[in-house]
Amino acid sequence: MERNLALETVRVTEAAALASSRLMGRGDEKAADQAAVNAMRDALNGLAIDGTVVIGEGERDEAPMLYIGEKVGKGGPGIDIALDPLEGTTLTAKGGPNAMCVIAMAESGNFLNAPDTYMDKIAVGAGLPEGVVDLDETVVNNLASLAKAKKTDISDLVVCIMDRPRHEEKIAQVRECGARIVLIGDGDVAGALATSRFDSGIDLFMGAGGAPEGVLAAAALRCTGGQFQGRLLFRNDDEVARARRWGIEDLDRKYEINELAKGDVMFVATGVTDGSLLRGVRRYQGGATTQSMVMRSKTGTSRVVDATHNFYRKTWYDNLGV
Ligand SMILES: O=P(O)(O)OC[C@H]1O[C@](O)(COP(=O)(O)O)[C@@H](O)[C@@H]1O
Repeated sequence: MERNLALETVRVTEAAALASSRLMGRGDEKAADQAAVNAMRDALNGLAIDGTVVIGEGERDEAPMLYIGEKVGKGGPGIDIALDPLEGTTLTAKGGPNAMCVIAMAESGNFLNAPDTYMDKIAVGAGLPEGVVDLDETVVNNLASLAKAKKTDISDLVVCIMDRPRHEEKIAQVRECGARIVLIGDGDVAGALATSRFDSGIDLFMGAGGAPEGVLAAAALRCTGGQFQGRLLFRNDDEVARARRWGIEDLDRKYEINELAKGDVMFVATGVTDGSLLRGVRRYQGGATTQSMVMRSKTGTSRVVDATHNFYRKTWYDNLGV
């Protein structure tokens, strides 16, 4: 993959963030998502790649744009793309924290073709012994092992979990062990990635969220050197059939990070609303500022890109709905 590609791709997530930011707090999730999708697709088609969306807005019959299998780009190397045009549609509609526009890229065949089901996930940041936590371990064992590795007490640890009824038992177990918790309303890519940020205050992420978001989080943690495991969860026969359509035979398989996102992976995200990882879009007359992160697994380089956009000069932005 071209090393410049990640830096080119930041234009794509910037465009999506600028477009959806117009709808922040407007209470319309669908419109915010659609704005991000339109802008992301247009901008993706300007990249010199022969891109295929492998994690996208859904299957072709349910997603008119950026559907799984859609070809994007104006020609170039064959690249698989995992994307979430707006990770946190509800967050954006409510003006809540951590909404962002996300893309990961790898050479063809390197992302798990995750169906649109749930995934049980566990993640920690870089610099810890391999296997320090494990999806199949109990909450108490994982916390004890992590505390030991970090040379701290369990009561010092902070666990990020999505605030959902399905996590009641997990939350109770964490509390019983004496660890602290940050409950998030949405946006578990940011939740998992926060484990890799020293200043985020998050030591461990666990719980079930979207499987496509699991692949995106794995791609991000491949870049940071963090650890991630996931297992698909199925609620009904239709979801099982979906998984089988994507060639998934072993439904109970625990996926290691390298099985979710392998090879040379790039991860790019632009903040829509303010969050622990990125500042959200600031709009003013004739322009806006954005903040993005650009990371690559091969080199481990992580960049923060602060951009000022001049809408008077970038007149093509009009067509993107920015
Ligand atoms: O809301 P649910 O059904 O618990 O799903 C959890 C998933 O939804 C999200 O919170 C937000 O997803 P959207 O980007 O589709 O709004 C994800 O981060 C998470 O993986």
